[in-house]
Amino acid sequence: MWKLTRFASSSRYRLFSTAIPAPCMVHKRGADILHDPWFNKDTGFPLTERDRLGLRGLLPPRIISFQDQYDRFMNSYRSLEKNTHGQSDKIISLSKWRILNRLHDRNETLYYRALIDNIKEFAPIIYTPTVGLVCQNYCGLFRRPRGMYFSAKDKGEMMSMIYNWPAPQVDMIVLTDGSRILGLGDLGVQGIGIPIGKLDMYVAAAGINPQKILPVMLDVGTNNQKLLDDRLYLGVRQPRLEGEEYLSIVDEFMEAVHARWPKAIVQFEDFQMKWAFETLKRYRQRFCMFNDDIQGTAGVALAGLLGTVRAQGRPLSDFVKQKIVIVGAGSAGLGVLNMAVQAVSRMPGCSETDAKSQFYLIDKDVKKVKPHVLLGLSGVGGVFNEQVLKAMRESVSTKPAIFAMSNPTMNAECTAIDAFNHAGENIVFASGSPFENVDLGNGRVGHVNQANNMYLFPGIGLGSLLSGARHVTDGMLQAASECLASYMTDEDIKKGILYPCIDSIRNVTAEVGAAVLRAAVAEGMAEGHGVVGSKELEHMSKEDTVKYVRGNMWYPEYSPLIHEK
Ligand SMILES: NC(=O)c1ccc[n+]([C@@H]2O[C@H](COP(=O)([O-])OP(=O)(O)OC[C@H]3O[C@@H](n4cnc5c(N)ncnc54)[C@H](O)[C@@H]3O)[C@@H](O)[C@H]2O)c1
Ligand SMILES: O=C(O)C[C@H](O)C(=O)O
Ligand SMILES: [Mg+2]
Repeated sequence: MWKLTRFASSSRYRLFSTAIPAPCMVHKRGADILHDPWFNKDTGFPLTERDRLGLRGLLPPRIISFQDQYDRFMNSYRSLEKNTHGQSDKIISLSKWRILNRLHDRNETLYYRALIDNIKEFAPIIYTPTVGLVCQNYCGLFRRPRGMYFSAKDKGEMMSMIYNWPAPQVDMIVLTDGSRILGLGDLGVQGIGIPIGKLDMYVAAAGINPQKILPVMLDVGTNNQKLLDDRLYLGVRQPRLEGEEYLSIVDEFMEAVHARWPKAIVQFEDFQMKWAFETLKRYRQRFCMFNDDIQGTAGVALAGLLGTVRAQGRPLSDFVKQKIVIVGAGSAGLGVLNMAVQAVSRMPGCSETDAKSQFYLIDKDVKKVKPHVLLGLSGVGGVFNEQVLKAMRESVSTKPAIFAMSNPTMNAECTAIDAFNHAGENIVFASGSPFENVDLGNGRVGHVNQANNMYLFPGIGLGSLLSGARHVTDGMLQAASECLASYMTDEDIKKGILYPCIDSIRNVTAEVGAAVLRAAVAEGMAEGHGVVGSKELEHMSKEDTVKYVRGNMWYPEYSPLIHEK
């Protein structure tokens, strides 16, 4: 375990590795510990701990090492893969989700270790695209609650309800009202799967301690008639609240959170467009919050757009000469447009008007524009059809770029195979949900990038948290995007690799987190976190900041448990 220690005589910090993890206080004993996934170690409790915590006799006598527990879980996972071979993708994905979810519900330390070590394989299950399927089938899959539910019926009660959450400290909250879940529309209370999946990524990528995360569903009703008619639907059976009634619920929730955990960061996720923009405007200066679909996505897309300039062998200053068609003028599409325009207008000799003239929104004829980049955030599967993709052969770019960013997989504007087949083999391709690389024959590979906001939101949250900033500023978001853009080497970019492999997401997040923290310091926003004050943050070099961020990332291993009344 990595610990950050302060030198007694100075304000410098150093990192060192300790063989024994720091102890963890637990206020429970006996069977209550076995039933609490935060503390449970299953058969891994050492004898001394079994005695200390009143566990003796409640477990079979043999003590199994963490490694053996891990191997046993991975073996059952592999057998499940074998046993479901040949079944439909839906059945396979849901079975995988179930086995992971059971572990999540039982033993979080083991679950997060398995997730971190197998992130490439497990992210598509706990996150996009399977999480979409899970949300669609949530009422049937529901076994145990996770996170908190605030509904239209809780008006006036939220300030006390927030104290029902068992953890004393919460650092990261992901909040949805379920109104626009991926490209699947209004899923009402079933959308809770999204905050859960996003927060799993916070733990895996940003090392936020799972005891300090809180997924939240604001259930203000649903306009999805199928759900309203379903007798097993678990949410409030009424049409969505609108106008002031809606806003008063969100206001009350935000005040309640702020009252209990003033420093918690709230990520708004999968709100329909009108509320996504309205709540961002309403809360940005009052709370430490951001909207991932508008701001996180914009940063990831901008990093990819800058990558496409480099992929053509051009200098970044040529970004202003790129013609970019954005299909889908919703939360995400408009977020990308705004951030890209801001980035261009910061370039020497460029104005906002120059910047705006390079972008085309959906209603333009793609064929006439001959764009360098075709970027989809429409939520409409297959909208980049054969004709549209073939038109990209007319692009003036030497490396036309196609970003089919809508999720989940069936909502992607096109598949990777179709893109390479119809638009040509010299394209660069990115999608929001993962696709396999494409075999172009003769040993050549069409690289598939995953342009997903998962590369930024964990670092935005972590950097904001450790900076102790009161708000998430545009400067902090820009720093995140620039950090991601510069992460890739020229060699990778030339091969059409615009984003890092998900295997390195923890490293990417540490770098992004440090960039966000430094931007907060530069803007005078950083107030410090825990024992590390603003002055100490100001004196950290870039390298020290990255080390500091890494030193604060939780890593799953069993800590000695100490009982405290
Ligand atoms: N890859 C990522 O990181 C990422 C991030 C955010 C959103 N998304 C995905 O992007 C999609 C849109 O998200 P959003 O929050 O912007 O939703 P949104 O509902 O706010 O916006 C979608 C927009 O697309 C427009 N549209 C619908 N049909 C169209 C068509 N045929 N042609 C052109 N435009 C059309 C709609 O009118 C709407 O304005 C979703 O599928 C979401 O999952 C992906
Ligand atoms: O959830 C994702 O995978 C990305 C994004 O936030 C979305 O809404 O599609
Ligand atoms: Mg989203």
